[in-house]
Amino acid sequence: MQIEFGKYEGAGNDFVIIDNRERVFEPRPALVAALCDRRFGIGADGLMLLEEECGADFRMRYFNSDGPEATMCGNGGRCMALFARHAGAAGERMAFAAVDGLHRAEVLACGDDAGRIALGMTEPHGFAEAEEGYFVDTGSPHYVRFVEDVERVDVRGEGRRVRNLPAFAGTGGVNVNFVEVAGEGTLKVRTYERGVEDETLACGTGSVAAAVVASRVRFPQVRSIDVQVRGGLLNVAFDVVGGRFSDVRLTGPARRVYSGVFRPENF
Ligand SMILES: N[C@@H](CCC[C@H](N)C(=O)O)C(=O)O
Repeated sequence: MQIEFGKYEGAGNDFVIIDNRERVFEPRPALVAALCDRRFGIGADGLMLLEEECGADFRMRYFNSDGPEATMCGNGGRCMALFARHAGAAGERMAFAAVDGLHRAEVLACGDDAGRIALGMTEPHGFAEAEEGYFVDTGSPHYVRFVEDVERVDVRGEGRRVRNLPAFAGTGGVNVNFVEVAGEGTLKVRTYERGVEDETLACGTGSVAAAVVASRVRFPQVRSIDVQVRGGLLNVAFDVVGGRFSDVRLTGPARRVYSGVFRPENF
């Protein structure tokens, strides 16, 4: 049997996406990992399924490149929104269910934002100081550490060490973000991603984590933060009411790289 897929990227975070409304694909972890393999497979940071959901346009299911179904992916959500538009599952504005709740998303059409995708995030929670940095859950668990020069960080080595610390065992490990303050409301971020077990070119939930932690401890007046990641520029905008973050919006580029077909029996 042939399965159609789209290969999408959002600021260099790349995904295999399958329209699974007809339940054509069974996401066995070994098959997902084989498809995401960059040498023997299609190659991606993760795989996503678009499925039916009552009361929303669709459901997004996200799997890390090592195979298992995972927590929320911000750049994945933005790519999924564009895929849903391309697949005719949604219009320019949509609401979809994911593991952490309901998300609204929009394929922006006007001005400088044309072609960018905005994704509404669930409320960041669980703020805590941890391991000379900060923990926050933005749909996925994240650790944030401020550094002087993010280019000089051994993201792979130090990221892997922190990701596996016993302090984060309760959430099944953590994604690790190294954050340089480049100016008032501007950050440079590099992320070690759990489930990819390496640095990726961008992480959406990680950028949101960096932005909300920076808002709390560095620039409390700012409500829109630009986040420069290796694969592009993201923006995180939000409101703060009574110390809680609301209307958190992650905006950035996303595009279809190509479409193709594969046969599961070949993997
Ligand atoms: N790339 C993602 C985060 C994906 C989830 C992460 N690897 C985890 O296991 O928590 C993003 O853009 O948010």
